[in-house]
Amino acid sequence: MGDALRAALTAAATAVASPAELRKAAAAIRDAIEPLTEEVRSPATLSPLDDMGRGIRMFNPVVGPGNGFALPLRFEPDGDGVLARATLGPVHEGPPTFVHGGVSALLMDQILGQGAIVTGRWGMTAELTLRYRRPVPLHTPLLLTSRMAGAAGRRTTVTGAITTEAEPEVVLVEAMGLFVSPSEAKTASYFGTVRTASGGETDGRLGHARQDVDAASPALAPGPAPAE
Ligand SMILES: CCCCCCCC(=O)SCCNC(=O)CCNC(=O)[C@H](O)C(C)(C)COP(=O)(O)OP(=O)(O)OC[C@H]1O[C@@H](n2cnc3c(N)ncnc32)[C@H](O)[C@@H]1OP(=O)(O)O
Repeated sequence: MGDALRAALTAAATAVASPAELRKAAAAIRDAIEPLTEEVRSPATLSPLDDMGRGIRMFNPVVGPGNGFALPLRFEPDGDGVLARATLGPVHEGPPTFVHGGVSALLMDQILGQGAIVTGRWGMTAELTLRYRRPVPLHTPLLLTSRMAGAAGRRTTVTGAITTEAEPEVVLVEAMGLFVSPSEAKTASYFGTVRTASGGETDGRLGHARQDVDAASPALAPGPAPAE
């Protein structure tokens, strides 16, 4: 379904079609999703395809295979850090032919967070700083990298960059993220009501153990069982 949604978004952004053709496609899309809206999960109930302990978030906008906006990004170990390869298209466009700056921030937030997770740490983004040195081209294989730069108490600092695969020495975007593991009180107030699809409790942490580096990427993890 995620693949179909991605194809639909790309088609919508690139189609050279008449208003009548667009209206026909829109009606078909509405018809297709109508049965899916009859019974939906509550906001505090995870999808049955999610597995927080293994870092699997099926509808995350960066790594979720089921989210039509997500590439989805897939992480690979990179020394003591993490890397991801991505080629962005018209759905992620900001200035014509270049990636939207907010999309770069979105991707870097996720991969910086992952850079903390692979060291066995976890936190919510408390600060995200980006320096846009050169525009990031669309339709071009990119490398996104991150690595923990420091840790103190509940704080983890992670740095990273976006480059092209062809010229990895030329930094297009550099990023720094501060991830703070919430206090127990905050964790309870944020995630205390969240339940798994089967009614189990979850504390909001994502794939927090170092050995979860593979599992934290849906691409590298054994796929979740299809929903009945
Ligand atoms: C693969 C997974 C990747 C995930 C990537 C995506 C991650 C996200 O999108 S998370 C969502 C966006 N972020 C948020 O919503 C977070 C909102 N902020 C908060 O909820 C809180 O401020 C939170 C949880 C960060 C910290 O709250 P709390 O637990 O009360 O921390 P608090 O006691 O105030 O501070 C703990 C330490 O962090 C420091 N700190 C907290 N916030 C900041 C900040 N913004 N800047 C600098 N330092 C900070 C404090 O100074 C303190 O330091 P020390 O221990 O040395 O005294």
